[in-house]
Amino acid sequence: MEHKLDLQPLALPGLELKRPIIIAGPCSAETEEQTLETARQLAAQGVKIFRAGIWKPRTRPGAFEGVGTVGLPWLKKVKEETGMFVSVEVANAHHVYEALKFGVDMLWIGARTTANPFAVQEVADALTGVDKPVLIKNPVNPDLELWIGAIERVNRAGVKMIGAIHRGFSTYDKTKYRNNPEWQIPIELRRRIPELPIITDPSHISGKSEMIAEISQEAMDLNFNGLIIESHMCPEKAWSDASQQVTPQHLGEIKQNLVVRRSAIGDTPRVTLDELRQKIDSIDKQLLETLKSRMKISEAIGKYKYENNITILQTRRYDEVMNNRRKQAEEVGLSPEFVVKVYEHIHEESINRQNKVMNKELAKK
Ligand SMILES: C=C(O[C@@H]1C=C(C(=O)O)C=C[C@H]1O)C(=O)O
Repeated sequence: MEHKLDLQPLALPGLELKRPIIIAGPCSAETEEQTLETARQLAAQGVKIFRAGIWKPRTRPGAFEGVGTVGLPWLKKVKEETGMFVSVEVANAHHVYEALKFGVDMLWIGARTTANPFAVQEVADALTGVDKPVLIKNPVNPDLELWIGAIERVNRAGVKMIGAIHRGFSTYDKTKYRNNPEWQIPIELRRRIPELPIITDPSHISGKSEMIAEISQEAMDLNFNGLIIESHMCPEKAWSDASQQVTPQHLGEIKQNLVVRRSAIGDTPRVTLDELRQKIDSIDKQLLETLKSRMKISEAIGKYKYENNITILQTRRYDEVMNNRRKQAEEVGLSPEFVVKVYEHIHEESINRQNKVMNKELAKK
């Protein structure tokens, strides 16, 4: 008894949601500062859609259950300051009303909610006629019909921009995943509802930051439409899901390394000059960020040298850096002469920075 769904492609005002759609942000909004700073860093990595949990369903009571409505104005600030679109999880009618009141652009229904048709119906009723994208996570148990049921309930409420989030499935057995991907289930969902976008959540599938790149690539190679990845400015200090969150910089690398292959065999590849130049722009941005991080360390070294009365120029260390970079250049296929030239300039600036630090410390006296 398949019902025809009435779906429209996902869209946000002024943003085409092309593959790969990347949604990133912390598991939970914890403080205004953590939310905004994480958002700024993600925006710098080219992320356009921000996620943050405001209401968190926890397995056991007593864990951090989200900041609640007070976090919604923080998301509004994220929008204003970074221009990113924002998304949150909703689990009941109250969440839906509050999120919409604060101008949230995209909503998602969590795995535990999807597992409960009463809860899904309540959320669907609250969403009646809403013209914003709504993403529906798979239920915690590997039940495709229950997943499709939730999609149908939301669609019957008049929501047309619907996407599915594949976040993996609970098992009692311990496996290398936090939630088993059971790829055959979203593949079957694609077969049953080909026009429904599927977004994979490698953070909840893996439970560990190290596995996210690999699972993201797998999702792309299955021609899924996007990824929702948990990213925190300081993952080890996160109040929830610390082990599965990546820094915005790490997220940028994952994004950069993702190979997005063509879906149709008959398509002619048409990489335009613009696309190649966009790639260069984004790599250059990362280069500059990396240089900035290196200079910050030089400054810390400058301060140490000031406090311990050590000269700025350290020839032995400079020699070691040059020799190692020359070798590493060859290993990665860059010309050693070129890399040496680059490092001469970097070293010069590193010395300048340390000089400035020393003069500043002296002036304090
Ligand atoms: C950063 C340092 O100071 C100087 C700058 C270096 C660099 O930027 O790599 C290396 C040696 C020093 O001449 C250091 O002592 O490590």
